[in-house]
Amino acid sequence: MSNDAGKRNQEPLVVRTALELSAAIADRLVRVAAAGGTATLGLVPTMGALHSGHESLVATARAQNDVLVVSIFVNELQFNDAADFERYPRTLDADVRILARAGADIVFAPEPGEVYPDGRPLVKLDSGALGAKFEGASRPGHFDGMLAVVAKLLHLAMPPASCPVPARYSAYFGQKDAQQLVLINRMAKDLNYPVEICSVPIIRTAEGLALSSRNQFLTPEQAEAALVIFRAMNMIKVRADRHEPLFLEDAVALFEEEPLVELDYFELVDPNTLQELAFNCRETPFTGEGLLLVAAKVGQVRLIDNTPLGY
Ligand SMILES: Nc1ncnc2c1ncn2[C@@H]1O[C@H](COP(=O)(O)OP(=O)(O)OP(=O)(O)O)[C@@H](O)[C@H]1O
Ligand SMILES: CC(C)(CO)[C@@H](O)C(=O)[O-]
Ligand code: BAL
Repeated sequence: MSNDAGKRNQEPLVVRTALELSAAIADRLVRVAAAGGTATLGLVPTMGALHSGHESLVATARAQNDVLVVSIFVNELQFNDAADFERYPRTLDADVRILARAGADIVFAPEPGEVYPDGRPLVKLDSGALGAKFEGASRPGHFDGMLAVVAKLLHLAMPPASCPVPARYSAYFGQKDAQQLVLINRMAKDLNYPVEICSVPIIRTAEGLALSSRNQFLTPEQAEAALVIFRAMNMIKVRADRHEPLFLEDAVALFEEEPLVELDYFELVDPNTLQELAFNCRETPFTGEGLLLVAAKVGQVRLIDNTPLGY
């Protein structure tokens, strides 16, 4: 990254088309190169309705790159529930104000026709067996649709081949969406994308609820009840830190005391593959590394969370 990391606290340039995006990126990279050094480009894909979790991604990407692009696109293809898509919060003006403060250079906010010019793609990406479990089991097609748009966004924001500057390209995703992150990493490798996939830790409320754009649909009572997710994960984390047997069913039992929260899964998996760890959690003391994955429904809102064990 060069010393002249670009100007901060300015309105980002909001672009709507792929051509505008490509031209804006080339323009910024050339300006960085003129100031000396190689150039780095960061992309933060989002669906908007930005909160402090997104701001953390943007701050990390800002600190590591000369040129920062944030995309805002509510991708219908990854919604298996039409009502969920319709009510997904859309707050572009407020998002752009947040991104101006956060120092984004370019906001890419395309219309659906720009991303999917011929409607639903004929040529599809398949998220395979991993895409069919956990979130994929409850949201059929979700991960295929997510990969479709991420593949396009990574492609559309790639440093243009015509750009005279060698540029390092990185894209940033939150660890909150752990399964998404594993699938995106795998896709980038499978398709030889020249991009580094970077992950950013989960941001929570002071009480422990992972921030999510859909949290705004929770009533105060539901938000309070949802804290059982954090309590349950912590119960297991404490046992893991002490290398005790985990007794995962004790954590699952906590959910039975919260009628507003319907647990979907509470699973200990390998952090890299998300394969379930096979061991007797009542007898075997926990050693090694694992990732605890949780999903629960609170009213109409599906919440996901996770925490690493053994690090
Ligand atoms: N609490 C959080 N901490 C860190 N990263 C987050 C958090 N919430 C979302 N992200 C990341 O921000 C990026 C954009 O996510 P997205 O726009 O879907 O927001 P979201 O809050 O996850 O919305 P929702 O969960 O309602 O879909 C993703 O990479 C996601 O993992
Ligand atoms: C990566 C993403 C922006 C693709 O639409 C979305 O799945 C999200 O916000 O996590
Ligand atoms: N952050 C996950 C996007 C989705 O729920 O579709």
